[in-house]
Amino acid sequence: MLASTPFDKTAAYKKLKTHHKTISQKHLRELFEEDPERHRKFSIRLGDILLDYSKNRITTRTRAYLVQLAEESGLKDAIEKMFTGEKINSTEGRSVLHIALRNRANTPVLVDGKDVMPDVNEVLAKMKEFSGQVRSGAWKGYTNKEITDIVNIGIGGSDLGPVMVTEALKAYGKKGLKVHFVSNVDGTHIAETLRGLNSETTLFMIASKTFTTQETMANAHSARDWFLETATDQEHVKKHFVAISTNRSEVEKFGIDPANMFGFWDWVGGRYSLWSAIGLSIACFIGFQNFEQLLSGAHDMDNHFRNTRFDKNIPVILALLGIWYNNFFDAQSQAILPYDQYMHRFAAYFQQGDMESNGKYVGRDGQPVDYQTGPVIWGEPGTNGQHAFYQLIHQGTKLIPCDFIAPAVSHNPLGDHHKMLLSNFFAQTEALMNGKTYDEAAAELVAAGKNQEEIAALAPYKAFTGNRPTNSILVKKITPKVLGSLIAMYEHKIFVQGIIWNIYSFDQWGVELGKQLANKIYPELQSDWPVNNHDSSTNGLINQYKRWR
Ligand SMILES: O=P(O)(O)OC[C@H]1O[C@H](O)[C@@H](O)[C@@H](O)[C@@H]1O
Repeated sequence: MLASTPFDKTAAYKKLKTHHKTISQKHLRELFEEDPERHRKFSIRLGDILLDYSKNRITTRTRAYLVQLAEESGLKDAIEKMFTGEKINSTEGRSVLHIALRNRANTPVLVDGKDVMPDVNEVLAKMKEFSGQVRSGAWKGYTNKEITDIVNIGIGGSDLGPVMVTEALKAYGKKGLKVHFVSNVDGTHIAETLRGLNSETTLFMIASKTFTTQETMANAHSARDWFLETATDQEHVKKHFVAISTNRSEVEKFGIDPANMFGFWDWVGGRYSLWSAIGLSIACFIGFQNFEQLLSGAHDMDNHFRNTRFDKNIPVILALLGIWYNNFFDAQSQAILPYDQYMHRFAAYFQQGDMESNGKYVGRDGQPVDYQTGPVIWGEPGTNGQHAFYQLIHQGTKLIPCDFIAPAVSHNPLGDHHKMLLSNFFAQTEALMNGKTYDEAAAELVAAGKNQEEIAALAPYKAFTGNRPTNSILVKKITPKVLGSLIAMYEHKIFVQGIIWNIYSFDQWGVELGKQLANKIYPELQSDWPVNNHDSSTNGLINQYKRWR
């Protein structure tokens, strides 16, 4: 069991409340003027990753109070419980062991007294063999041709990770092998994906932890129908369909050969599962060695997280800064802004990772919390975001803490593109911090030849308050290893916040409700008879749909 202290009852919370009154009056410009050592004091380097968190509205005292908050919340103990397989996902009665999936040290990790590592290694070995066969062309389709297209069918955690990683690591992808992802139950998604594919050279991966998710099962059946239209013989299914699941009996019921099933376990949360067999499409696309590098990057971050004191601990610091803005500055959201086109799904990935984990209002004591929990996560790659929503980040009325992420080395060193990209990366955080005073705006207008009247009219709009906090995460290059570390970094950040907010981060009952409700209405849509058993809005909408379809 995890300790359960409501976070606003801690001594550190009270200190931070008082301290916030002082800090909120300070401008980041002043903080930098007062202390020229901020970059050194507020940055952490881990291998090829540098986190500079100096452009935050904090002093060393803020950090000390935040660290105290983490200590009072029992974080150290919680981390140990997670790493040693204790059932910290209490509402589902499960351990939380994505760290075991990437435990490259192979030290035993016990669940109910049994070491899970032999099972983990067995599945990894099977993934290695299979991905090797697909990539070398040894795995043949029903007409003896090599596989050219993989279609992963899954949703949520069984989709977002593989989508994000195969995009982020496209530079490592095998030429001549395409990966496609079908998630939405909207028939358009699968119809558009299958258009142009050849059943002889297409491999389907049906990825679902439960193997009962409506969307995935509907898409899997449609994929099989499409396949059999040309392949005709049921026997051929086994060369073109593999399953990734924890539910063997449902996989067998669907008709997938158990030899083609890649298992995982209930202690792997869906949104933490890309490290498991759910990553099979990743392994096929980038190769198993690169997949192992991804695991090893995550393992490095796991070790750092578990063994480093909190004020030097990257995930802990990121989590504490998030709490500082969320609970003391009333920030509602957090932007993740990768300056790397390949990482264009990174923010979307952590929308599930963070919002499904920490979008909870009931504390671990069973009582509703009376403070804010998980933020809204959003973001798009720079520089596109700059020409879309950055206006609000710079001059809007809302405080939006931002994580800026960029690689020093591009996979596509084309002319001066990367220097231009990085100059934007550096410039934006500087501008968000400094803003532009009225006098600076007025001086620019003078230089542009404006008269006093024009200056008075325009300067208020051209001035920026600045003082908007950012983290800069500069990495050497987006390699599989670095990406693995970055993903694990955010996973642990989410964990820390959940511990401090005293909520359960590893269940998702809110999502389960959606599953139940859709299953109830679905049969009502079978006939053309009007319905009258819902509220007037729902009845009206369903009945209009029936008239129009
Ligand atoms: O892998 P499955 O079982 O198909 O679940 C897919 C998704 O379903 C729900 O949206 C949630 O439970 C997610 O966490 C999960 O990832």
